[in-house]
Parts: sequence; C-alpha cells; structure tokens
Amino acid sequence: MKIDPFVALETVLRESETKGSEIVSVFDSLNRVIAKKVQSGRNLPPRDNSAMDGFAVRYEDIETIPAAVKIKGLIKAGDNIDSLKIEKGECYRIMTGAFVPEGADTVVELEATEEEENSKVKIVKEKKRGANIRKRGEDIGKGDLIDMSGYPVNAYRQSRLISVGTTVLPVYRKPKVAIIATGDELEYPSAGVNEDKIIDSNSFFIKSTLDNMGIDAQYIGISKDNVEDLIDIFSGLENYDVIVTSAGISFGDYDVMTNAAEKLGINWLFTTVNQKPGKPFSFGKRDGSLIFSLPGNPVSSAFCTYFYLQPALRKMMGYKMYHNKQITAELNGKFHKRNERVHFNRVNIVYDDNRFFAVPYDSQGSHLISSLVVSNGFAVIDADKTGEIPSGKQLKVYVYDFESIF
Ligand SMILES: Nc1nc2c(c(=O)[nH]1)N[C@H]1C(S)=C(S)[C@@H](COP(=O)(O)OP(=O)(O)OC[C@H]3O[C@@H](n4cnc5c(N)ncnc54)[C@H](O)[C@@H]3O)O[C@H]1N2
Ligand code: MOO
Repeated sequence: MKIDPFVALETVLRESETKGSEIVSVFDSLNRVIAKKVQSGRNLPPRDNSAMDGFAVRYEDIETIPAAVKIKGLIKAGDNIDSLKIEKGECYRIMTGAFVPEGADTVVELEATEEEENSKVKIVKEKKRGANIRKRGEDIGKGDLIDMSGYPVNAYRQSRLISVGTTVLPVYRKPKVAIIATGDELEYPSAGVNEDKIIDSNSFFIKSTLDNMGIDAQYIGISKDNVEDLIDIFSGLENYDVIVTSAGISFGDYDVMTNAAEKLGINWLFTTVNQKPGKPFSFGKRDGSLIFSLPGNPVSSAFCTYFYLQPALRKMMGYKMYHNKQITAELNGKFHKRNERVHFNRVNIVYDDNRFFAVPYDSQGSHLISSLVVSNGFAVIDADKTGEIPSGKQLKVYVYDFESIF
C-alpha cells in the first residue's frame, strides 16, 4: 500500500531521536547543535563605557548650554580608571569603549563641542542625562543564562558565546551515517570511466548535503546487484545510526535492496510512497540503525534526501526547528498531472514586485539531474489534483536553495 508523503514524513520523524550530548571546544563547535543553557562568566560590557569619542561630564554641568568644562585628562579603551574621578565643572576627554570615570554620568560626542584654550571645552548641543553611555551588563549580566539550546552554532551564536568567556560547550552528538550505492551499472568517478557506465553521483549528492549540515557521512561504496554482495557490505557496518542506500528498491528482478531486506533483518515501516518523484522510497529499522532506501533515479534520490533524510537528521542532531521551509508562490507557467500521486515538481522561484513566482522546469523526468540545478524548489501538487494546473495558481513550494532567489 502506498503511504501519503506527509504521513511518511511523520513516521520518519517519530523514529528520529537525539543521540545524547558531549562537550566540545567552542572553537570547534561550528554547525553543532547546542544541548544546554550556558551561563555567562562575565558582565558585558564589564563596566559603564563610552559609545562615542567625546567628553565624559556631569549632567548638572551641561544642563544649560553653552557650558564650558575643564578637561582633566584623556581616557582611552583599556585604561584603568580606578583612581580617576571628576568634580563639579570637570570632564575627561574619552574615547569609544573607554570606561566612564567616577562622577561622570553623560558623554558628549566631539561633534557637539568646541574646544577652547586653557584646557576647556564648550558644550554647544543639548544632551540628555546618561547620553552615550553603554551600561555595565547591558548585553548580558555575569551568571545570566544564555538559552540557545536546539539551535546550531553559527558565527552569530559562536561570537556571543566567546564574548562571555565560554571555552567549552555542551552539544548533541552527531548521528553516524553510512552511504551505500547499489547497481551493476555503477562506477566510481574517475578519469576514463567506460561511457556506458553510470557514475555514482547519488552518493556524492547525499554525502555533500549531509556534510554541509555538519555530519561527516561515510561513503561506504557501491554494491553489485546481488544479495550476497550487499549482505557482505552491511555486515561490515558498525554502530551507524543511519544507513542510506540508493537504488535497487523498486520491483525489478535485480532490485537488490528489495530482495535482500529480509535477509538483512530490515523491518520496513513503509515501502512505497504516493509521491513523484521518489515512489519506491522505503524506510525501516535494523538493529539500532534507521534505514533510508532512496530510489536510484537521481532526482528521486535528491528529493527523498531533502524531504525525509534532512529533517530526520536535523531532529537527530537536536534541532528545535527541523522542518523544511515552505513558501507560497504563484505558478508562472503550466503543469500537466496525469496520476493521483502527490507531485513535488521542480520550479525556479523568482522574487519580483514583493511576490514569489514559481517557473516550472520543462521536463519533470526523475532522471534529469539538470532540473535540480536550474530549479531551486519543489512545488507541491496535491494527489487529487489532476489534468492541467493553470498559470496563476498559488502553490506551496519547498525551497531547497534560498540563496539563489534574492
Ligand atoms: N515496474 C515498475 N518499475 C518501476 C517502478 C514501478 O513502480 N514499477 N517505479 C519506477 C520509479 S518511480 C523509480 S524512481 C525507479 C526507481 O527504481 P530503483 O530505486 O529500483 O532504482 P534503479 O532501478 O536501480 O535505478 C534507477 C535509475 O537510477 C540510476 N541510478 C541508480 N543509482 C545511481 C547512482 N548512485 N547515481 C546515479 N544514478 C543512479 C540507474 O542507473 C537507473 O537509471 O524505478 C522505476 N521502475
Ligand atoms: O520516483 Mo519515480 O519517482 O516517479 O521516477
């Protein structure tokens, strides 16, 4: 029986769990998902300091302008101010980031002043009390908790952690993933491959997609279309959380995954999905591993990687937001749909006049790798919609390459 793709996705996600946590250096934490709240070891800023190059004054002295105040000295970022203080009628020349001395409560930026003789400065613009002072602990206080758990470390988050003195970080363990291709027609990429052979591009698509997510997926290799070869390869796999295979999963005489599954001890949760591309996609369990058997056609394999494997891995990696991102776009062209499967058709999303348009790719054959590169999204056409899908129709689109839109 064919399962609905969205029900299939739910099934996959239900089985996808995190694998515990570990401590890593914050400097090696890029793309890792934060597992716990982190306590700030410092006040940031550490003390009240100046937001501008200017003069640190007492507000009372400059309430009425113009006002002349005596310059006591200069404070720059990094200076120790413990013994510095201003009294009535005094100020310090101060640089951006420098600590504000005792007695000062306002900074007047250079542009609002005119320097005079006798070490005096004239304030010529009105200021509010407290102007241009960045308060101690305004960004974060010492001991406060930073809750970024469930989010991956990126440059923004990493800099926040580093700024409060964090050196080590609790992160979720990465799932261990193995990739196997199957097919007698396949060859490893190299110079001089017989032109009648098919170069295993699926495995590299899968590996690069996963490596981009911060998973170091292992490319195990190509299995021949015979059950013994596949069993042999499987028996060498140790402690993988996820095993991804491509091809040999439909109904042909030589569909090796289908034929070997029982001997391999795979317990399928579903074996056919009511979708195009990717109908034969099968998902199961074997010992402690989840098995994702992707169809061999490159578009089907890529779609199933995007639609099932990536959200599942994000969930296993500890992501709070593991779902794929969808937009609504207006179809700019036509589709013709002949069957009652849910279609995920390749479209190129264009942003114009504050709206998204979905331009269909001419041919939706599951063997056309070109369609994946020219397009950037999968437009959803419901199972019960058949015949012509006219231009102007609003469609949900899963965008797999946002950067190419804007
Ligand atoms: N009688 C039926 N035949 C087929 C059905 C069906 O329902 N009844 N489904 C079709 C659909 S839909 C798909 S999708 C394909 C998927 O079949 P398999 O997963 O068994 O894949 P293969 O037949 O082994 O290969 C399909 C195609 O993909 C190429 N391929 C395989 N591996 C790679 C790789 N690693 N890199 C690049 N290209 C690869 C392979 O050479 C084939 O051309 O089945 C239909 N048939
Ligand atoms: O996935 Mo098959 O998805 O229709 O070529």
